Amino acid sequence: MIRPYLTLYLVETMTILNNDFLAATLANQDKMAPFQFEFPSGTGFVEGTGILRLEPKQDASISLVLSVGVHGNETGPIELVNQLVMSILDGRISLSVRLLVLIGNPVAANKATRFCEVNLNRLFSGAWKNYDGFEAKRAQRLEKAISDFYSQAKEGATQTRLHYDLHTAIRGSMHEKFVVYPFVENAIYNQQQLAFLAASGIDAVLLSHQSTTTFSYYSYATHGAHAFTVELGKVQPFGENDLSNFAALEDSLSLLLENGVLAQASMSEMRIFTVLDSLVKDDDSYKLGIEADVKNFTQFEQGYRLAYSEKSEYLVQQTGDAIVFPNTNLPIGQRAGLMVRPVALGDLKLN
Ligand SMILES: O=C(O)CCC(=O)N[C@@H](CCC(=O)O)C(=O)O
Ligand SMILES: [Zn+2]
Repeated sequence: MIRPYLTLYLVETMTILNNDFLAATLANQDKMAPFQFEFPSGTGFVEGTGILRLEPKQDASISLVLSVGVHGNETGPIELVNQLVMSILDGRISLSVRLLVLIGNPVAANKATRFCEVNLNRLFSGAWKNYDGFEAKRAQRLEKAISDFYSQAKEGATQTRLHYDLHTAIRGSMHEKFVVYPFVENAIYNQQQLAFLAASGIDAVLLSHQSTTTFSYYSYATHGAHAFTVELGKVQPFGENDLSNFAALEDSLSLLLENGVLAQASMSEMRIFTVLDSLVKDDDSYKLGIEADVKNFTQFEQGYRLAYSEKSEYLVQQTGDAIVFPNTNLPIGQRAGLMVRPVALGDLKLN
């Protein structure tokens, strides 16, 4: 008998303390009971740990996913998006798009580690089925959150699906902010999205050469979203991020959240790279022929022995080819880096 009243009570009184969704998520990393609440421009739904859906009062034609903390130690984007959420909840931003905020791996965030058991950003598009444990369940839950979100959009109006999966990188970078554009079979890239990324302070774009099991590829391939992995600089612990580094992205996201408008800027300064190869760790003896402080996008001479193991070696194909995401601290079979080559913007097919 009491249950309906209890439910009503929860719906009416539960809020996110101080509008701080990050603090609420980290304090409830194992379980956050779902609840609903009102904010000045709409209705919010906490759907589970680190899963927050905000529906504006007005009809919206954009469904935007902002995911952060898929790697627990990549805290800068988590803090940035938490601030945007605070601004929406306290009324400084009046929301005009549908918004799903995902804090990907709160358990790893609390431990200040990239992941606990398995790299969450290798488990999407059903790859979680091959694993047990916390991250496998989390990938499944995050996929469901995105599927539900995109399918809950009002029927009738044409919906634009967006997903920006925000990260920071382990190493420094010759191009501080860059995106991974998921593999697009017809190699035709979206001009409006690229101009939005340029306006958001993105310096470079990597055009993926194959399908992957990353979060952004999942949203692109399964839901037809414009989806990107967005790298915003170097990893820092909570509290040590200079959020002014993200000012351009903050401005363009604020404009998108408030007015449903994708800021546009010239792409002429943006560097474009095509991915040539994935370096794959094939043995315990696998090594990269670079120092620990070599930055992303460092270029090499043709023939340079960039990776080697008892089973294989990788020689640089052409002078100017560069490495991104070099890392051998991972299991055999996983990506130890991407080899990329600059391409002229004018050579891209855009629509
Ligand atoms: O700095 C690094 O080595 C890794 C940074 C990072 O987490 N990058 C993403 C890229 C995902 C993609 O390729 O779309 C990752 O490795 O998961
Ligand atoms: Zn990451």
